[in-house]
Amino acid sequence: MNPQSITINDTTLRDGEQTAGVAFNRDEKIAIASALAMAGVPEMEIGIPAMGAEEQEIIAAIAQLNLPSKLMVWGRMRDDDLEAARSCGVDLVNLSIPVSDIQIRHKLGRDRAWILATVAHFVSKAKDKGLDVCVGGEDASRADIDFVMQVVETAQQAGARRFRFADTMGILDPFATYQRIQQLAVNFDLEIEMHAHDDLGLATANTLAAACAGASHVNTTVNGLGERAGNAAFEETVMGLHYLYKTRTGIDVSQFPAISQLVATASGRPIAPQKSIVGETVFTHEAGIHVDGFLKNKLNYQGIDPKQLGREHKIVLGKHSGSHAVIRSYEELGIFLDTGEATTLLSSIRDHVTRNKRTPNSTELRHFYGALA
Ligand SMILES: CC(=O)SCCNC(=O)CCNC(=O)[C@H](O)C(C)(C)COP(=O)(O)OP(=O)(O)OC[C@H]1O[C@@H](n2cnc3c(N)ncnc32)[C@H](O)[C@@H]1OP(=O)(O)O
Ligand SMILES: O=C(O)CCC(=O)C(=O)O
Repeated sequence: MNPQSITINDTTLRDGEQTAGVAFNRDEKIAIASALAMAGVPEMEIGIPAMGAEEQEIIAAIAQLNLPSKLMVWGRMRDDDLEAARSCGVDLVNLSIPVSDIQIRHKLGRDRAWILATVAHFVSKAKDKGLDVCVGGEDASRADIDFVMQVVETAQQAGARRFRFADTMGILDPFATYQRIQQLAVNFDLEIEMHAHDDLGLATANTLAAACAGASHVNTTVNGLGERAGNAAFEETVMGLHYLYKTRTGIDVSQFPAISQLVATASGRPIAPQKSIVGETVFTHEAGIHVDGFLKNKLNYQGIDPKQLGREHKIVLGKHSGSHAVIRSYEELGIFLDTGEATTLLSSIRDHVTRNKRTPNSTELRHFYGALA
């Protein structure tokens, strides 16, 4: 089923900041929240009030900006976490509780009955404090699905507006994700939010599967930041929804390069050149057959149109170039080659790239040409 519309809940400022070694300062958090809001991100999870006064002050400062996005904070099912969340002035609190037997027993030292009673108690309490509640089902993917259903039933009856299904350890594939989310979506009226981790490199795929299975909300992080291998990348998830399913997200993808750069700088985690959608070289073509096809008609080798991201295709010369590309690149320098010259120059280009591990610039290309005579 293609999702008609889906709500992105971006958690760059919560799970994204849980990337080992990453810590945003106040200005960076405000800049990231503002940039995401301006790009049309409808919801963001912006922090953990239980971390203390400084985090609460930053969350409250973001809330006071009155951005056009719904703001969520993360907390445990504890009175102090709930009170800290309430004090921040946000719209929505995600109250998290482990739902797998392994975490219930070996992290909390509790049993399933305690979990159900705690969910009922804290959802009602949060509602009484005027908060909208999402119940965060930590480790839901390793939990007995029948118990997850009981947790969701309890959450719904207590007045939660949403259940977050967390693949905390990133161990699902898209098929299993689809099955589990569909089971929740057809049996309950409350909103279902997918939270995927990328331990197997499947976070975006699992998030798209969840959207197709009936999830109403999905979590993302810019550049795929997040605990361990990270979360579903914001830019990949949104482009996937737009391109594959024509799903409405309300998000302006032309903002992706700037947002990605902002988060890369603030996080100290540079973007890999080949990172989907936002990497430096993802619209760059070198291979001879591709470049020849691209020059004949760019649709031969264009899936996503880079223009919608404010980006352009780029052709470079390298080890895998063919004569068409060499002739074309030299034409742009005002040098007109025959096929024999192009073939000779290709040897110099290959040698250069093999030694320097980068494509030659125009000065170097002119130098190779000068050496022909
Ligand atoms: C899967 C996820 O990403 S969940 C989000 C996790 N995020 C973070 O942990 C980042 C921010 N965390 C922090 O700043 C700190 O861990 C705090 C402020 C939340 C808590 O700090 P501390 O009180 O010093 O506890 P610490 O983190 O060492 O231990 C966690 C405690 O919370 C308990 N706990 C964990 N999850 C839950 C829950 N959902 N509901 C209730 N209690 C919980 C643990 O059992 C442990 O309690 P214990 O002391 O009784 O054994
Ligand atoms: O319980 C939740 O809200 C999900 C927390 C989380 O980040 C995870 O489980 O990976």
